[in-house]
Amino acid sequence: TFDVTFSTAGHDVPPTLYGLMFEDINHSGDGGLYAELIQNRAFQTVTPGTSAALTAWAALGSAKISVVKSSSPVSSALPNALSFAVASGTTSTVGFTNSGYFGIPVTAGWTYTGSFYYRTPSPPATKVSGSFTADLRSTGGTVFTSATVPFTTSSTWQQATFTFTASSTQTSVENLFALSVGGSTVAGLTMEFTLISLFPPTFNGRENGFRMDLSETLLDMKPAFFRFPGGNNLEGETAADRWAWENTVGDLVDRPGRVGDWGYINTDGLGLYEYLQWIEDMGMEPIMAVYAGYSLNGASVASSGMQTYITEAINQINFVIGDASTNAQAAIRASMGHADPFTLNYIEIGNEDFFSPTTYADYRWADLYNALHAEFPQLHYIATSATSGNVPTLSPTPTYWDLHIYSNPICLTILKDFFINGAFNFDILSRNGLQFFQGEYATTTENSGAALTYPFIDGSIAEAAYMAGFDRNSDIVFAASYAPLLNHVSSTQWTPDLITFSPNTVIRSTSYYVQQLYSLYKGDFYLQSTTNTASSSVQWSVTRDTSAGQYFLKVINTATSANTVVFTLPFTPSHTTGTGTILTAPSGTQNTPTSPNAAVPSTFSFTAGKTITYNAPGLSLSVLVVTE
Ligand SMILES: O=S(=O)(O)O[C@H]1C[C@H](O)[C@@H](O)[C@@H]1CO
Repeated sequence: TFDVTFSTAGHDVPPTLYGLMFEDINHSGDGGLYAELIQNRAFQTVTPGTSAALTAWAALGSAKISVVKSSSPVSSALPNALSFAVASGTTSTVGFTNSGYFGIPVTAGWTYTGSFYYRTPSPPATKVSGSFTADLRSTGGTVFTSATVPFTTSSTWQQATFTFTASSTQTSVENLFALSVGGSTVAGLTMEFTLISLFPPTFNGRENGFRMDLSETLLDMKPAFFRFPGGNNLEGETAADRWAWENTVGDLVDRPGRVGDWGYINTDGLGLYEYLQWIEDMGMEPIMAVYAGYSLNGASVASSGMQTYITEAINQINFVIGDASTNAQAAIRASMGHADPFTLNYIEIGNEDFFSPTTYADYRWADLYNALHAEFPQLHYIATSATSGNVPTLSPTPTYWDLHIYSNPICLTILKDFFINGAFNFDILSRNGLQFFQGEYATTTENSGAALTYPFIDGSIAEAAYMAGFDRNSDIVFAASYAPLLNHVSSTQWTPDLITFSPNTVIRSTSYYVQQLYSLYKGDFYLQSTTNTASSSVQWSVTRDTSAGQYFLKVINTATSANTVVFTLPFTPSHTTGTGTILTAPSGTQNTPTSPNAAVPSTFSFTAGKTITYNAPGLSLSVLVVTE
């Protein structure tokens, strides 16, 4: 039995404590949160004439399709186009299809919004007019919904728009978007197409917006912040490939896209404006990273070359919070629909710069910090480090640090960082003004070292033990987020992830529920109590929602057998029945596509008094809510 008593001491819990870490990894952006359904919609960064250039596209009927460098590109950002050639004398239906991001969802009642640019490089002397049919169909050819899109041949680019509404829901996502036309209408013609786009309804109905079910899944966590755009995907393989904010704003036709750092092309249709608008719609605040001169090939920008990136960072921040009436970057924001500044308090300078400690310490941190702090003294600047307790020496001295740890449930022997034991990593740190952001953490292997494809209950409850340390030390831990956040089941580079999705399903992992329970029951004040030894299998945390007069008694049992905790509260609750929520499952349990709800939280009632005795099942996180 563990006896928990309280002193009168305690401290505020920062409202920023629990949030989300995001980067476009595992198609979590393109093909995930970003709601565009057409993969390779503008043939960005592909090499014309190669089969890879046609990723996700296929011809319909006897038409010949290929990706070409257009002789008259739709914009300087989008030089490529799909060439669609129809032989003279053709009479049968011709066209082309797109298979989406590993499938396309067909959902009853959804009105889809489509558009594409088209032109006829060498139009016939007599203009040809006709109609395309845009439709959603199964790979077997069953058409679920369609729209007629009139066209007239023209050597200049035209943009067509259309909508169609699905009347049935298909459980299979083996569906295609198709553009087709009667062969006789276009026989002998060659046409070009690009920026072929199809959107489902989006979260908050935003144009060029986010997928609804994934947004709702994240909203159910009530996350406080959103760290973006990376992580590795901020850095580029080289400086030229970095995430550069300016290439991600403005009209879609002006966004070139880039080769992302996780093996696929980023359209940058999910750009800085879309991130910020969605973060605002979701009730979060950004933790926005700026490129800091280090890229994943290991090279650092020379000191003499830093000004370009300092200017870029200043402009990026001005896009977010500048005055649109006086600042050019802020004026772009206003022209996109948000005249007022967005909320912004935190800037992270780089990502995991412990891979390039010398240049970060010698000049990259100072150059950016000094310039940004001078321009925006009200913002907080986060330095990157490896693990708590051994932050490098930087000048000027950072106040805020981002720490990352990927570990097995018990410990990560190399870095001496521990999950179950590591919950006390922050207890031992001196309170010298430093504030920590556990920007990335996850149990990534079993204790045996076996890799995880999905989180498992043993690791998730170990994370819960570690998170009790965040609550207890939230006087110096201001933010924490699991990573990575999302993975597309059909295109994943990193496992495990918090949430796995397909084009029409979302799976909440056991770790998702741990993150959700800590975030929902964060409270605003931590009550100091007797603590445990670091290696104990039972941890706890008690926080309070002061305005609601509610206390959240979190109990974490990382052992496989039950343990009893006896709380002696510093008050006698008037409500003698409390409601608890528990996540528990047998060792090894995972929520997967075949067993999505193997472990989900359940609620229970308990008797609330000055003394509360709670028998915590093995491998469990429980939150007992006591009302004064
Ligand atoms: O290869 S790693 O450095 O471990 O990559 C990790 C750390 C990096 O910030 C993030 O992008 C990635 C997975 O979340």
